[in-house]
Amino acid sequence: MTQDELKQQAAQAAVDEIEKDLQDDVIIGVGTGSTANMFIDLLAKHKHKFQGAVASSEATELRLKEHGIEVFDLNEVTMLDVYVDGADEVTQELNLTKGGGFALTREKIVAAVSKKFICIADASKAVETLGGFALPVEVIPMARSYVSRQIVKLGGSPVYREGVVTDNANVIIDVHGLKITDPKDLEIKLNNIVGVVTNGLFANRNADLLLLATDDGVKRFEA
Ligand SMILES: O=C[C@H](O)[C@H](O)[C@H](O)COP(=O)(O)O
Repeated sequence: MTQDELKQQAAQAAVDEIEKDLQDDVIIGVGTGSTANMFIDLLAKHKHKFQGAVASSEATELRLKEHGIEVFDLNEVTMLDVYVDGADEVTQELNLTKGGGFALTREKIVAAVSKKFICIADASKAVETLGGFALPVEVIPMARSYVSRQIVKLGGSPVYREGVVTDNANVIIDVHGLKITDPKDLEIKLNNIVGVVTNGLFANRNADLLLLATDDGVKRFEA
């Protein structure tokens, strides 16, 4: 199967997972990226069964609206039942690297407000140890050089992602060369650098359910 076919299977599995719980007052947290886009397109077929969605990026908000799904401001919502999103790397322990599409900060906020985080991914995203995919860090523009120097002290090689401005008007530094053996600790250390908004490790609030699409079907990994 192609990677896109596997992404489609993971997206369908997430729709199947949440469909039974859809009701008039349900608002769904929706992630960003190509896998999340497939989820949105499949979810749209059920749009009459739930109230609306909270988007983790401007791109996702636009796609949801194009399907006629109402998009709510997160400040209008106390708690979301479920958040569905893709990832750039996943482990069987349900830790993730995200932010390849530079939506990490809003994704982390929506995940924090959700009771259940369902991660959908194709098999190419599965790793034993995070770090093969360069770790995205969202940074306040004026702190870019300072943050880069601090990242070097942590053993990483920072690369400024040229030409990218996040939805929050910040910049992205991709950190190469890290073998991430303790993702919870590294997530906190990076976030403690002044000028960092957040980083793409989802380890302290990781996924609750991973739906990993493989050639042998969609595998479930649960907390
Ligand atoms: O910022 C982007 C997000 O974290 C995405 O969920 C991640 O990059 C995976 O994207 P895709 O589903 O396109 O591989």
